[in-house]
Amino acid sequence: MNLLTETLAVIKPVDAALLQEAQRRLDNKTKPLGSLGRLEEFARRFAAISGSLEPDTTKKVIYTFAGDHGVVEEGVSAFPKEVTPQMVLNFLNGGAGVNVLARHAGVEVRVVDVGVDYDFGQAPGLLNRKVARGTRNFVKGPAMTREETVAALEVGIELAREAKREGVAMLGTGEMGIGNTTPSSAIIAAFSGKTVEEVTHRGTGIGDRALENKVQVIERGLAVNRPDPKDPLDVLAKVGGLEIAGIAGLVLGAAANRIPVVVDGFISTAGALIACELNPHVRGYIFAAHESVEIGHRFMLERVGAEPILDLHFRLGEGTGAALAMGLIEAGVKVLKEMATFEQAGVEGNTVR
Ligand SMILES: Cc1cc2ncn([C@H]3O[C@H](COP(=O)(O)O)[C@@H](O)[C@H]3O)c2cc1C
Ligand SMILES: O=C(O)c1cccnc1
Repeated sequence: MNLLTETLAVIKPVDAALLQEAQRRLDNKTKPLGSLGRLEEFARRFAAISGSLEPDTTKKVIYTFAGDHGVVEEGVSAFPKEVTPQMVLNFLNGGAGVNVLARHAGVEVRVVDVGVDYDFGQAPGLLNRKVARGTRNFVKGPAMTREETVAALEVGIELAREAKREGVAMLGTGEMGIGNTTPSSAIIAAFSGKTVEEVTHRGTGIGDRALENKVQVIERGLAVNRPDPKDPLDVLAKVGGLEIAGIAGLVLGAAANRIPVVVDGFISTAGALIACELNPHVRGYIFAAHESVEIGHRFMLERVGAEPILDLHFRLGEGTGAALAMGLIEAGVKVLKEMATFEQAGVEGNTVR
């Protein structure tokens, strides 16, 4: 059995008894029932996922997966593909958006080269897990082979497994790959049956004519490849990407190892969607960081069954939303762990039940 099959087989639904017990404890805290709203959901779910009513939240890590896309030659992005390796070096220097926000939130960022079309040599700090030097242009045939797809998924699974051994309490996803909103829109179109126009947006900021072209490119890619929505690996291989596969693997690995995973924006959610299509129990382990400006995002979130935590009009990716959402999830867990109960504080409880 390979690592992917093995991982899919061990993912269980989140423990319902622990969810209930965590909520019971929250209900005894010195506050009206439910008054901390979604923080209570975060606390309850975090506890049940990690298997502890007093979960540790110290070590928080975002994995930012980088990969290139053959479809960029069709003019789907406002930026050239050279920006992918340039931004990888920026991440390693600590100068990108995700670095700043992660530092702010007390989160570590790890950068994974799963498919950049550039030779980084021995770049210090870079996790070299290169499966291929970018995908192929999906307008001309499948973006990846099935073997490449599984290899990239297993990169993510392996990283989640190592994170568990290290004692990482919370995982986050991020990505960098010029052109990657195009495969992300193709993925949600393939599963949802929405028209390509309904799920395709401006990515890095393309204008109206380029957006029309992007829609046509995705329509052609879907027509040429005919991905089978009942076979998530087929969709991922034909119109997906290496970093999207890495993210899908990290999400699967998180679920298999009972680590809460915070999914960033549009591209990350495409990866999470693949993971959920491969095993529906994965849904219970996911926190959706924020709602992206990309118009297809809400259809992805609906399909994953996740309610985004933040709405900051973000459209950057990298893990920026995940970094900020982690702080709120941790706040929820602290309520569960640190707030006094009515009994402890000598406060009278609700008299009208
Ligand atoms: C400087 C720069 C930094 C970024 N960081 C994330 N992205 C984001 O934009 C890209 C997706 O948009 P599209 O599909 O339109 O190319 C991805 O790399 C994503 O991570 C960036 C894009 C740029 C230009
Ligand atoms: O929501 C995202 O993750 C996103 C949107 C546009 C461009 N890059 C990332």
